Amino acid sequence: MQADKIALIAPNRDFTSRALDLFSEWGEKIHVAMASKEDVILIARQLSEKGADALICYSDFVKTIKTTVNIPIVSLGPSSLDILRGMQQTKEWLTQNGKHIATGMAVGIIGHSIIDETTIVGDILGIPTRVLADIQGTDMSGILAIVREVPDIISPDGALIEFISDIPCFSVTVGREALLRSVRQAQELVAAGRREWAKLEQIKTIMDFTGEGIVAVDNQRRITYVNHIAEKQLKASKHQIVGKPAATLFPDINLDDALRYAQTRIMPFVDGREQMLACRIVPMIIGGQTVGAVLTINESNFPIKDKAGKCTNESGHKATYCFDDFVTVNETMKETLEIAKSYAGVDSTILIIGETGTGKEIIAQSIHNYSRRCNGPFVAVNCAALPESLLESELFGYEYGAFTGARKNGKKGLFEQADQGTIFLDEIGEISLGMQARLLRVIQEREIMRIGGDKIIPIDVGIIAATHRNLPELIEKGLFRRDLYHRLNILQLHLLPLSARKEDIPYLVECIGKKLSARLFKQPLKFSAGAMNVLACYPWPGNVRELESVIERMLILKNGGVVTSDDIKKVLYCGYDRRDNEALVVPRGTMEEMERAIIRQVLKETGNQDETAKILGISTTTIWRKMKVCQNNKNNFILYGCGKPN
Ligand SMILES: Nc1ncnc2c1ncn2[C@@H]1O[C@H](COP(=O)(O)OP(=O)(O)OP(=O)(O)O)[C@@H](O)[C@H]1O
Repeated sequence: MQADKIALIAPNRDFTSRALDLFSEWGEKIHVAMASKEDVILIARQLSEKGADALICYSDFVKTIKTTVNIPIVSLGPSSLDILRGMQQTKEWLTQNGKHIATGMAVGIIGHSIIDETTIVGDILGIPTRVLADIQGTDMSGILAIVREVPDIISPDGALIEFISDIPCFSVTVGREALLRSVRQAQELVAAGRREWAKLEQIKTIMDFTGEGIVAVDNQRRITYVNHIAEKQLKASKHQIVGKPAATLFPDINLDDALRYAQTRIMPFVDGREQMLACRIVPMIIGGQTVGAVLTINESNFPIKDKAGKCTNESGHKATYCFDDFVTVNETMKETLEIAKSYAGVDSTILIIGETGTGKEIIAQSIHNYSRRCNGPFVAVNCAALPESLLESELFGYEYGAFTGARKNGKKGLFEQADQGTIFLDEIGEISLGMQARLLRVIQEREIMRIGGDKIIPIDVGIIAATHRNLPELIEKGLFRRDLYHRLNILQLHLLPLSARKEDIPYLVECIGKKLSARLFKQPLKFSAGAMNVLACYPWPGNVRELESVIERMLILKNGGVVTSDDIKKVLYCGYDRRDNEALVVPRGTMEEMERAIIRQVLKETGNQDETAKILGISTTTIWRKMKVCQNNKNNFILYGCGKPN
């Protein structure tokens, strides 16, 4: 093993030669350097640069050099035994010289490092003591002035003795025990440092061989470490990266949130090669304090959206949206997003209320991606899209033989598939009272039983429910269970309709326009002030989804250029653009009947549920829901070739 390189900084010649004698007696190879108060910094720096592993330094100098060198420093001062020896010597001198300890006479003490213990030892030996000065920071002439002013006998520490020749002085010097102890202490520190270093090297090697990029930042958001993979991903070397503010390398990543909420989160960012990477941020918490964060960067983990914007991970149960995807400048919605972020930190059930197309699913996915469950599945279930019996088997799964047509090996339900992740129960207001009772039990107990099974299966899932319905009203009508409502409604989020946040429209037009023009390979559009005005005056019953479909149609129709107010009016108020010449005939009736008539007519024209939804700016689920009311007359529905929503 490599020999320890320990150096001692001695305060004077006498101490230097004594230390050298003792070290040679003990067979210790310790370098001794002499330093004064004036040159101690220089000497310490030189010793460190020459490769010293640790310094033993006279206690009065330690404070001065502590910030100068980056190696362990052991403070050396007189031990209690040394003080006892010094005071015993003083007592003997007093006796030999016939000096009786008269009233008012005292042994003066100088030197801050020995004051406390000398006073105690004086008390034990019956020698009155008086503290004359704490010489830290006092220059020599000042000290001598103090010394001369007062006592008969002085017991200063070693550093002073050569300056006071006319007063009896007894030096409390560092004895062999204290010196030996300091050497052992320094050797232990060097050994512990070596062990730490070996461990650190081991960890660094492991980190360099993992498949992920790893970056550590301190709580000032400065980069303190990067591994090899991260160097490659960021196309920069350690030396270029370490010490830099994280924001220069990750401008799109919001470290503040991760550090503020002390939560793990996952965010996408684009690296130097224009490749989408997933960055997982884990806060480092020591003793309850967030001291920094570790960022792991992964090329394969993040779900990639295909051209249609759909998620393409193997199970399909993955959330792609983050809070940054939710476009809004509205103050209330911004507050709602902050509240949603704080909800992501807890495991309680969340209820999102908002009209169709207001972004309930974006928020649900963002909460999942912001929560500790972000690496687990995100399973979205549209409760309105399935008939009750199918919904039950989809949610809870079934065992072999549970019903005719059941798979041989049974089937895992969506709750089981969402284990360790989040289940999003969309359109919760649409489920039957029977299903409500089953759901209530799952939410309360966090366990399920498959249909036809007898085994209780515990599940660890976060539950987010959403509805556009007024649940208290449904409760009054006996259509929704009050107890389920209270279970779901622990944390509530309310999304404003687009008509109540019109200031968002220009931003949404810009963001959605950019996204769609890239996806559809179309020229970006400009909207004239008049067109913007028409958009602002429209009531947007289908909210952002409807706005999206208007922008998409404009992109296809115009393919670049300026969209005028007439273009918008045509799309918004004159029926759907593909069949401009056909008038839309709506029979007079209640609002609901007229809505159904419109849906039927467009379905008839398109023969396609997706296209109908797009034209009308509503979701396929909304079509399903609105038409479900007249399900008794099945012909109404089947006539137009409309199946269940996707
Ligand atoms: N604030 C927003 N910023 C950007 N896009 C949005 C926003 N709100 C909604 N959208 C877009 O509108 C569409 C509908 O959003 P989403 O599915 O989240 O709404 P929803 O409230 O769940 O609708 P529904 O109740 O009909 O299922 C999506 O394509 C989404 O990307």
